[in-house]
Amino acid sequence: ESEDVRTSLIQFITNLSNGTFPPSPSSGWNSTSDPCTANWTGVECDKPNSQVKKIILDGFNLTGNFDSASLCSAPALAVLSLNGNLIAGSLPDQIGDCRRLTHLYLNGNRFSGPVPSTVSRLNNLKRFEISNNGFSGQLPDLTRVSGLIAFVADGNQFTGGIPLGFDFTNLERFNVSNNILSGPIPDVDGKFGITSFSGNADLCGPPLPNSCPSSSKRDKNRTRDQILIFSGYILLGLVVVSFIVAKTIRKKNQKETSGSASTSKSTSSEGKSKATTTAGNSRSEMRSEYSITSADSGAAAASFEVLSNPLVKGLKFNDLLKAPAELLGKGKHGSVYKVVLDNGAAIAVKRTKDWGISCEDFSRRIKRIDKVKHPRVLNPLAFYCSDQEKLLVYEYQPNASLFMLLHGAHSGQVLDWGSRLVIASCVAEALAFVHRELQEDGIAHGNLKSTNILFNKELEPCISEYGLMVAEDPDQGTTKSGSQQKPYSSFKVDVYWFGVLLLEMLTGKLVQNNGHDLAKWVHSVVREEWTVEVFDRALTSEGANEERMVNLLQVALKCITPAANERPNMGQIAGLVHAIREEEDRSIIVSEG
Ligand SMILES: Nc1ncnc2c1ncn2[C@@H]1O[C@H](COP(=O)(O)OP(=O)(O)OP(=O)(O)O)[C@@H](O)[C@H]1O
Repeated sequence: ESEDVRTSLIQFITNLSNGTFPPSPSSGWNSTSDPCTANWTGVECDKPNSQVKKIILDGFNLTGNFDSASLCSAPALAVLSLNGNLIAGSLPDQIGDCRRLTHLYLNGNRFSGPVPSTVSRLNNLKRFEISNNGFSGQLPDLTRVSGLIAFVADGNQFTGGIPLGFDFTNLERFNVSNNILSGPIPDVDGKFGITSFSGNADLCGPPLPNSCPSSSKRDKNRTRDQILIFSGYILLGLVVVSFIVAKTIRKKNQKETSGSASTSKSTSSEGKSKATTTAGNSRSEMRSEYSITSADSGAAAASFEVLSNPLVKGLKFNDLLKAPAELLGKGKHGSVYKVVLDNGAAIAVKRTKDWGISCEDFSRRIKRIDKVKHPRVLNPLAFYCSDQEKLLVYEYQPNASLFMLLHGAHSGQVLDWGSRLVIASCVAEALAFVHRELQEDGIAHGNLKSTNILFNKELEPCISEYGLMVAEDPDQGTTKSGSQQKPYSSFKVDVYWFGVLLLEMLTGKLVQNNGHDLAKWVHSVVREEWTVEVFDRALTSEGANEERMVNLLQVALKCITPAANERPNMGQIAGLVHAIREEEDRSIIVSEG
């Protein structure tokens, strides 16, 4: 360890022990020795980098204050366990700087005051245990910590409700019993029983025996009020909007009659509107992309076909025209706009282009896709199809795409190895599930790439735009028409692109030329036996486990095998990636024990 880190750790323990630690000179913990080579009591290091990875000092009668600033200067610290001591005072804000922490155990101490909101920055955290202390205030908001598997905070003084954002699907342990919590218990999907919530007089709803009758009455009243207010808004909105739309259409018609012949022609069909683009007429303005054309102006009042999610019930073309829209990006196959509707809902509208599919087939395909539900796959909320337009509406995802996290300057954060592995395994599992469900229909994703992996409110990765394209196999030539495809091929094309996605995450490099350049470069480096050179510098410098990175690279190489029928299927790949992720989790837990 560096001298700075050694000095900081000594400072940390001095504050914590008021001079009573180390218990004997042979315990280490002095500035003249190295924590990794001199075996400081309770300290473990990661071998290749000789950096402090774990500090486990359970039951040492530590009595002082917790100095997070000194502690968090150990850059590789992943596990901190101080159970069963006498540590008092607050948990300082700087705990949020221990970014590599995966396990934080502070059970059975005398901590008091609120848990600082900065713990939400510990997005590698898997286990957070703080039971039997005097913590008060609200429970911490850990919605951004998507890999959390244990949250144990029983026997404190927490007040308020249980945050709705807790992702109970991943949690294996959850206990907030014996606090002062109130309000309804979120849906825990039958995973946690009474003992996780008991001893909070004002908590209600399942699994506790006391139901929440008064709140449901309040909710009913609130809903009725909301409906009344909402109807008022709609009425007012309709009057204003009809006025604006009528004015806009009149203006547009006037413009078109006085404008050039090419402009009016361009609005009559997809093909012709393309001609206008090449003629230099600016069609790239936000709404002109999906504005009702004069030829299709009857559609202004037309409704979108709303699918099973009712979020955009009753959506009309007019709603899009009048709402503020922002171009999110233009891809090879269309453009995407963010639109905020009158009711405040943010949606993403995808306009596909050059897709020679009839409205009947389009509708059948989208409705079939909508029947398959997976929490990591975004289904369209609604669609619209006319001769001029094919539009799909999705819920807007606020937390950027995988592409942005890997290559953009997104909040200056580097996506660490643990997060990349979680993303890889979530995407693989979701894709395997949908492939299985839609095998018979022959509907694959068709355009899998990092811009189509979006992060939802809970920062979980979700696959977007499933089935909007008919897959092209970069190694087999184009297979545009569904009828010409062999039954397996479109799914095996997804497998190829999943492999490219893995390469992008492992190398941190951009995908160009159908992934060929990246694949070629990776192959050449591996052939020369410089495999480690392949990996993203950010991963090697954080000390990511090389063996597991190589294992994931092997999976990627299997996926991009040129012969489509030699590629494994997504189910097999999901199994391989999951095993690597489990090994990673185990390595942390085992070495901690
Ligand atoms: N539901 C959504 N919420 C937030 N951003 C989205 C949503 N859907 C798409 N985007 C973003 O909009 C941008 C444009 O998407 P688009 O799908 O048009 O581009 P692409 O994926 O690069 O190309 P392609 O045309 O091949 O799909 C991308 O950056 C994408 O991440």
